[in-house]
Amino acid sequence: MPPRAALFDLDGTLLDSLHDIGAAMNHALTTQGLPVHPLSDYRHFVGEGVQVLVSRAVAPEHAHLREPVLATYRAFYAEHMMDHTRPFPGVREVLDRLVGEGVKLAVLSNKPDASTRRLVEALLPDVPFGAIYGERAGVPRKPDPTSALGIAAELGVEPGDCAFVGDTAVDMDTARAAGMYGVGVTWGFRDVEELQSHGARVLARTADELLQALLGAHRAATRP
Ligand SMILES: O=C(O)COP(=O)(O)O
Repeated sequence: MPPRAALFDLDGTLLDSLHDIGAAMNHALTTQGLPVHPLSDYRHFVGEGVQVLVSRAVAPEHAHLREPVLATYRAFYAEHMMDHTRPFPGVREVLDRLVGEGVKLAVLSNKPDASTRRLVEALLPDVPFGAIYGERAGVPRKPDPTSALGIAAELGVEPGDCAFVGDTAVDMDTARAAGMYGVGVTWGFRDVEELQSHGARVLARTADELLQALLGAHRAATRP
């Protein structure tokens, strides 16, 4: 049986956004005379919200520059978030197929709420997401399950009937904390070991495998 709802992480799961995030942060670092990072380092910096991103990109000895770096990052990213960012191959087709199967869809990101909405609406237009949330003031971010549980309630689906699809430990921890079925995708920012050790119930290496995992084949096979 497919889940009645599928909640998706954004960065590294639906969208290949690493380049624009890294380029914006490197721009912000440069304006403060700080060293930049190779884009691949951002795989480990992204995932726990923009404050954590800045604290990882700016070394402790330069902590006093974190505020101006954050301000410059926000302004630059707002203008450049879609320069290179695109859905991963096959993602749109997976979403369309799930809709056809009657699965309700939602997005839950630790990215700021406004950027999350803008990106989803521009790059995955007309997908009938029942909820799209990023990090919001006063709401604990993933892996706290509050937002995921709130989305399930909003969609009118029990948490146990939801899949949570993501590419990081934070996403798999969120799935477990919310009592949802964690599906790890391996095309994102982290490796298979991280997803497995944080409780991924099934892994998807391709969009096709994700569809299979969600529509039941892998689910039946991997249920303990
Ligand atoms: O931008 C972030 O920190 C994380 O975003 P994600 O939750 O969509 O991976």
